[in-house]
Amino acid sequence: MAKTSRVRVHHLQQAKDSGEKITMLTAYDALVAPIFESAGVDTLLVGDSLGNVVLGFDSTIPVSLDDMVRATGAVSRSVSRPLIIADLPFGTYESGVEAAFDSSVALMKAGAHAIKLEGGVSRASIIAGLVANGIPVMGHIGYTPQAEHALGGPRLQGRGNAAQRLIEDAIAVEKAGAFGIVLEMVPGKLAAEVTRKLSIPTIGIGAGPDCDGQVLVWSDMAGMTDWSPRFARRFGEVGTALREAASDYVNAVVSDSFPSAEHTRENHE
Ligand SMILES: Nc1nc(=O)c2c([nH]1)NC[C@@H]1CN(c3ccc(C(=O)N[C@@H](CCC(=O)O)C(=O)O)cc3)CN21
Ligand SMILES: CC(C)C(=O)C(=O)O
Ligand SMILES: [Mg+2]
Repeated sequence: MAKTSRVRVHHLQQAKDSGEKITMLTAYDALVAPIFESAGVDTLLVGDSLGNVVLGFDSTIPVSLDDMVRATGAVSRSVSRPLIIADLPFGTYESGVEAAFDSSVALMKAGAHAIKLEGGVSRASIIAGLVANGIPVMGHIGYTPQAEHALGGPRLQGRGNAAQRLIEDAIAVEKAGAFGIVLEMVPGKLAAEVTRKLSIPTIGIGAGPDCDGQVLVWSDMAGMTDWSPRFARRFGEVGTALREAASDYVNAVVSDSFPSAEHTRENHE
């Protein structure tokens, strides 16, 4: 039988407590998620970055709860070991615990083991309300893409005087009962300080090496697109490999070299 989410979430805490790094990648479908499972990724994030990465929007703001439910179901049906965390999309949780609970239930019924939502002090009561109702919650502070217009676009957060506020956000998320927290685009030293101050694991993206774990958007990790954020390393050039495969296919069809005899059956076989 599958492990319960409580046990799975507990494993992240154990990893922090034993100094073992936590690995997380985004996944949005049943094609890619099993590849990451077999690579040994601990945690799959069905991120609302699906808006940019697979739906063709230029931000996460247009992503709907239905979009997230469909993607979460696909990931959930295709893997068994990783912890599956799904983002609550913009507009589906901020108005109060009731809205947040209903949205979280939809994601949990689709197969998520936990949900993630953006914001610190301002979202603490919503996090606490979800946790009280049995929903494991991961926080997300620093650069929070759903607030891109309020924050003035993607830029490093917590610089100078804002460092103290970011620490307060992190503590509020932990006190509200979150089991972990994403730190996005935060100076490395500040992320290290937050990681020391918190008991729960921190997962960094653009937040330096001293977080308890790391997350990347999978297409950035794999080098699927020409552009990737400065904080990402391209661990492959999968976009180029895929283009070359498709181009070989096109050439083979137009030159009549595919399908060949081995791919062709005759009715007198
Ligand atoms: N492909 C992708 N990767 C991500 O990491 C990601 C998404 N999409 N979509 C949702 C959010 C938005 N994020 C973003 C979006 C833009 C930048 C960006 O334009 N960064 C610039 C400059 C940042 C700076 O001032 O350091 C860069 O050149 O990396 C970074 C993170 C992170 N998330
Ligand atoms: C970048 C990660 C943390 C995220 O929230 C997403 O992929 O939506
Ligand atoms: Mg997100």
